[in-house]
Amino acid sequence: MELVLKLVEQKKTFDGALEVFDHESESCQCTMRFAVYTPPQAKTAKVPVLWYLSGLTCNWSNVMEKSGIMRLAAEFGFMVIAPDTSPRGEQVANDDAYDLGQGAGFYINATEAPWAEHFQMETYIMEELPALIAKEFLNADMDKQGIMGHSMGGHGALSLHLKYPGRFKSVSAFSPIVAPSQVPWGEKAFSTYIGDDRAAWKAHDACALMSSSSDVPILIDQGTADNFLDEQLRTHLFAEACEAVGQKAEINMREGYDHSYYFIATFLPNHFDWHAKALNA
Ligand SMILES: N[C@@H](CCC(=O)N[C@@H](CS)C(=O)NCC(=O)O)C(=O)O
Repeated sequence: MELVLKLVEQKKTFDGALEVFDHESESCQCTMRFAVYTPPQAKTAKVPVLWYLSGLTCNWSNVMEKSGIMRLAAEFGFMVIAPDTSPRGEQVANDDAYDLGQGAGFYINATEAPWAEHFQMETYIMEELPALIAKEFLNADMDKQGIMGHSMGGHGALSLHLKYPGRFKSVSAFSPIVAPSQVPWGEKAFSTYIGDDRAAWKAHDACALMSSSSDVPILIDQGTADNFLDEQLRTHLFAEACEAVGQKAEINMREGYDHSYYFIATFLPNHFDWHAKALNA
């Protein structure tokens, strides 16, 4: 039998299992690594699936090691999937800057050379990896998927939810980039990966994608002491976009909190409550 997933790490924790896998990705044309936390409830029943998309410079490990997410996942009975933030490897295009190339895939499909060959993160996250999870984790309830993310991963969670209505039953974000076409991180990534046509950028911009309201409410937590708030994140633009179309959203500005995992760890329990309302309904 062909071995699709190569187990690279396995730990029992909170009576469930953290497993890290490598696999050969067809969409990204390289080896991709991701982590799955399987909660104890999955031993006897199907469990909801919560996707966590990480921010710039991260891989699967940041959220698993720093946020306390596995304790919550065990308590709520959610399977958590933590994909990487980009393709990686010596043969994969890269840039010296932390906000471009490996570790900075922005959850879109690149069309420009030399990026397009491997940087196909939208297809990877929305098609390839879910199909793999459904096939290899029979206790994953793919009819009950939620998505959350941080910073660049918050952009991923919000924009993918809006691009694929109905896929995710619940959505939330920490410190998301809400309007990538209007801020330096997004302008740099989009011009590099998909070219200079700003009109095309809107298809990947949560604020621009917010053209009508959906019945899936959106939760955002944002620290007021986040160094990136004014220049890169600009949370108020998302509040305005929701307001304009009557989209239900809870946007919490958290006094004194910064961009770090100390902030995420503080409010992650609220996000689990939020997802549980929809995923356990
Ligand atoms: N100062 C950081 C900027 C990148 C950054 O803040 N990354 C955030 C996501 S946008 C993060 O979660 N970093 C990893 C961590 O805190 O564990 C660097 O240059 O590496």
